[in-house]
Amino acid sequence: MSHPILACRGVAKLFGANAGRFVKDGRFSGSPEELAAAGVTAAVRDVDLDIARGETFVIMGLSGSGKSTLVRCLSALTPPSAGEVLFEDHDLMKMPEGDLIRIRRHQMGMVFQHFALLPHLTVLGNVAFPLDVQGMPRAKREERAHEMIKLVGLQGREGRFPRELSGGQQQRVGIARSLAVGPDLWFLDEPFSALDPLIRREMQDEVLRLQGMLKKTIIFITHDFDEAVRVADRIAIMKDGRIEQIGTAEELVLNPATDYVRAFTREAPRAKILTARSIMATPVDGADFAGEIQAGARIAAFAHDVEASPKPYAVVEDGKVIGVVDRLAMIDVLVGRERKSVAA
Ligand SMILES: Nc1ncnc2c1ncn2[C@@H]1O[C@H](COP(=O)(O)OP(=O)(O)OP(=O)(O)O)[C@@H](O)[C@H]1O
Repeated sequence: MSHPILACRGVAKLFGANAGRFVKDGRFSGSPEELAAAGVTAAVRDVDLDIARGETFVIMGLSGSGKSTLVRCLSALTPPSAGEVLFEDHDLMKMPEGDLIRIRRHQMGMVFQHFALLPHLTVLGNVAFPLDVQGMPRAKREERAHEMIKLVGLQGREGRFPRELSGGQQQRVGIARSLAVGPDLWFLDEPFSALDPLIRREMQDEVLRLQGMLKKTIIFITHDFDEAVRVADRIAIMKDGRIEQIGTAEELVLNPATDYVRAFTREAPRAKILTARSIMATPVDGADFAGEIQAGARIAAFAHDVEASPKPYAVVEDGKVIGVVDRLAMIDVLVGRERKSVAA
């Protein structure tokens, strides 16, 4: 990967009066039994990760697995009990308080599940608020807030109060506010969980659109694998405070590192995740093809054509045929059957 913008080394976050007992020289150690006996919760433990600049990194896991706590450590809202959080190679915990505040105010933006808008401020006031905190003069901050409001499609509603907006519109305000400071790191903590499915999809498209324009580094928490698949470059799956595996959706589905990841990804929408490369068989010399499919194309994009064709399709990469997919391969994928002849 290119040089990470954000990294964690051995990060742990413990809660409980006796938490200090389990940290020595900045390192955490303790078995689940010892922690339980001491009444300590290890909300996050032994987390190592690297997030590349411009990446959309999704953190998934069941309720209580430690996602929010990890993100609070990554965004310097809470200090880890052990380990390092490195922002552009600088340990957040070792930097002077003033630098940390400056990074939080100028380089990080956050969107929360319940919008966290200020009810007594208008849309304009809410979006301009973080700029006010930065000390930006009124005219300048309002100009910037107007730009952000336009960016998320809420122009004309600047004077409304949050209670006068729908859930989706309120979250657009949350998004505009989080982007107002022009952050390098954009944290979204279950941003669409409170919205109904149609609006949720619309908002996912909105994040993809904004990401296409702004190229932020995104750290996105969700419970929903479909949502993760739509937005993520890579996904980290958490269980009991640890990261079980980090990979693309395709890597997690094809090569789950643990039984937990296998179970977690069992219901994943395979046709939207797997590519032609991962289901193709070895081509036979002189085969007659119905057409060509790019190796990186997702199954959902070509399934219809392949299913309707009696002839197989060639899988191509850089103009060369590297494999073949046929009707049977489609059926195997959709029922989750593994094929012996699948190319590595
Ligand atoms: N301030 C706290 N004091 C004590 N325990 C805490 C605190 N915050 C979190 N925990 C515990 O740490 C564990 C991880 O919580 P966390 O909120 O990070 O999980 P999560 O995966 O984000 O859950 P959810 O999806 O429900 O938001 C849980 O067991 C939780 O009870």
